Amino acid sequence: MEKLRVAIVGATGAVGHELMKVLEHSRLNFDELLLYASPRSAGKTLKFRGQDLTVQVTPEGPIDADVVLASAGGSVSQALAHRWAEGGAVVIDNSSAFRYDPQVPLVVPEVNGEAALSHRGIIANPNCTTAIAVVAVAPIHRKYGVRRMIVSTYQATSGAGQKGMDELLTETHKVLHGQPAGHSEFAHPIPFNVIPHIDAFQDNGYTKEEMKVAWETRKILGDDSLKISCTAVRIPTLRTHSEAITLELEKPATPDEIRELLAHSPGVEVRDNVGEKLYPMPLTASGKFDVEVGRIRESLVFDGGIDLFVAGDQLLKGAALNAVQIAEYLQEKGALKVKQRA
Ligand SMILES: NC(=O)C1=CN([C@@H]2O[C@H](COP(=O)(O)OP(=O)(O)OC[C@H]3O[C@@H](n4cnc5c(N)ncnc54)[C@H](OP(=O)(O)O)[C@@H]3O)[C@@H](O)[C@H]2O)C=CC1
Ligand SMILES: N[C@@H](CC(=O)OP(=O)(O)O)C(=O)O
Repeated sequence: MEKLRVAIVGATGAVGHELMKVLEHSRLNFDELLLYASPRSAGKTLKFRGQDLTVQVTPEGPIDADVVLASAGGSVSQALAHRWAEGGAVVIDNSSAFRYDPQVPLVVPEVNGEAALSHRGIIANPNCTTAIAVVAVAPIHRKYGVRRMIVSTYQATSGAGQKGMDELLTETHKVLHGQPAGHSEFAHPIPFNVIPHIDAFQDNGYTKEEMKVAWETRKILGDDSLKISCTAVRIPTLRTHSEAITLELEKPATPDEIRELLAHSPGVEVRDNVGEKLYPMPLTASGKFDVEVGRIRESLVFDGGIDLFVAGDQLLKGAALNAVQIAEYLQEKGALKVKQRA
């Protein structure tokens, strides 16, 4: 009997933690889970399906697994992902190391799952902000044609990993006890603040996070003509990224038509009843697999255009969940090879 073996590289991190939780209840049919992290974590145990699994040091050569879910950062993936894949594993990489490589598919299963089938050992998982936006925007683009897209984000501290969340809690505690807040993961103190600076500034004045939204949305939607501008902002929440999105459309659409379309789109929960104060929020979207979409209204700027607000748990749809969904998709299509083992 063939036994599918899955490995997580970066198992002790914020995304790794979510990968384990998603895998616990995933429909991915696998028998064995291997956990890897840095030498700092070697020997730690993490619970999975009632068993203690020991974290090992990440191999610098092939990993004896069929699927490697990588979330140990771009430099680790850049250096090692090809070697992990050498033994025949498919590497689904959460970092930005390979997203812009034309040979590497960049996949959100609800939108362009079939792209995953053309992989050559590595599949890239998109930037979290991008993944959440495209779940809502792709159906609209397909039916009405998006010409221009303007995005403003409200990104949680867990976007900067476990240390980001720790910094929010520790520094907020200090402020509440009359001490000044410090900062190390963020450019400025995060408590009671918003910071319009995520990742490095580029020559054009945008940050890399903002440019990722433009580059990656075009690649996933397969449309280089799409004009996109993003302002990415860090806010003092723990998890879930929210985004205000304005769309100029080729064919005009009414808010009701968009609501109806999104109500039947995979991965979307329409949460849009202002009379009942129902709209997307981190408070309600955190821990959910679906991306909440609401505040759907006619744009006052673009004729027949649309404004909307989305909130998606970026540790899930923006990272762990999307990666597991790619593996599930490959398995459903019969495209996951199980290696012969002694
Ligand atoms: N946080 C988010 O919202 C999102 C993150 N991502 C991407 O996922 C990746 C992980 O992010 P996140 O979980 O937030 O980060 P964390 O900092 O929380 O976790 C990093 C993980 O990588 C491991 N690691 C660090 N250095 C090495 C190394 N040299 N060799 C092996 N393992 C190493 C850490 O192990 P140890 O505990 O031993 O140090 C830890 O398990 C990044 O590439 C990030 O860009 C993508 C989308 C969203
Ligand atoms: N940059 C995102 C999270 C992230 O890790 O993105 P990427 O995988 O593109 O580096 C944030 O800080 O919210």
